[in-house]
Amino acid sequence: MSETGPDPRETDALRSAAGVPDRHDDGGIFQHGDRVDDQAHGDAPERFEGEFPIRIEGLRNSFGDTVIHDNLDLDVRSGEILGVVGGSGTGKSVLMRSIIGLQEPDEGCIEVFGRDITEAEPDEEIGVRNRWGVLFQGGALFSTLTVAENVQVPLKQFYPELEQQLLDEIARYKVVLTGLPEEAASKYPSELSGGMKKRAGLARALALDPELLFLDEPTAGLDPIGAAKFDDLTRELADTLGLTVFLITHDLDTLYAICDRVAVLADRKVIAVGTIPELLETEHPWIQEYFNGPRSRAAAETNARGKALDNGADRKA
Ligand SMILES: Nc1ncnc2c1ncn2[C@@H]1O[C@H](COP(=O)(O)OP(=O)(O)OP(=O)(O)O)[C@@H](O)[C@H]1O
Repeated sequence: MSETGPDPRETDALRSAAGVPDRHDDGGIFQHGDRVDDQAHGDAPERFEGEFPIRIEGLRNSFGDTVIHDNLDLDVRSGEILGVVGGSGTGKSVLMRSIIGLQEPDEGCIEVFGRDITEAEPDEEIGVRNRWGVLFQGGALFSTLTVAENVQVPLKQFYPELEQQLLDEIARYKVVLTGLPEEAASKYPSELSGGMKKRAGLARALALDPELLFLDEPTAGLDPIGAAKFDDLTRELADTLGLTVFLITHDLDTLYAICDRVAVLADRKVIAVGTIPELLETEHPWIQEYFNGPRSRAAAETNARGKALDNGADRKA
């Protein structure tokens, strides 16, 4: 990522114009727990009640002669944290970009909240683009904007009528929600540590009160303690806000600590999806090497130790 701004492909997600409300209601000061839509519309859209907020069938993506995905299927369950793993270059980020409409697939169907997004034009109002939040690799913060201003980018895009006082209030709330001190709101990305930048990126991803959260290698570059704290934060936010999380990672600790299921990309498709014990029963050599390797065993032990300590603490409490 450059110092002057995020990858333009990544900011497309923030700039894509859709879902702008048709009625202005300044709604007063934002109350913690209120949805942005409550403030902007008066009525929040119905939350998705189906089993699979994301359904992918027969997906094919290629760049020139290079086929990245071929006949890829994947269903993401409502309320789960789905870890997405695979060797470098297997197309995890391309898959995420396809789901959020930044990568036009050659073939296949991608339904988000029951709506086939591959049929929609990038600018078409399809009513789902303001229902997901994305934390891109590296945070993708605008370096010339403060943290609060970064958080306000999607708010201004989707709710241009919101008054500045309300925008400031929402941004402050999101900053604190992600565990940053309130003062961080007025800081520029260059004044933040790596871990704080990730949290600021997460605050922006949560700006619109999404039901779906996409995280692309959120713990990359963090020290193990910072990474574990970020994992805890992700799990806590997912549980309290009722999020479905699509989490791309190479971090085995993250997989063991917070993922409900793991989808494995190899051979241009999702070769398996399940809990880690379920994956361990599959024969595929990449899965065996990945989950039976020394690093995976160490992550499993660390996670088991952590859970035992938590249980001990619970019993004492
Ligand atoms: N815009 C693009 N143009 C051409 N090739 C691309 C483009 N975007 C991605 N690719 C290629 O698609 C393949 C998959 O890329 P992707 O970034 O999805 O991999 P990944 O699984 O996320 O890898 P990593 O784990 O290293 O981040 C790579 O070979 C990459 O070079």
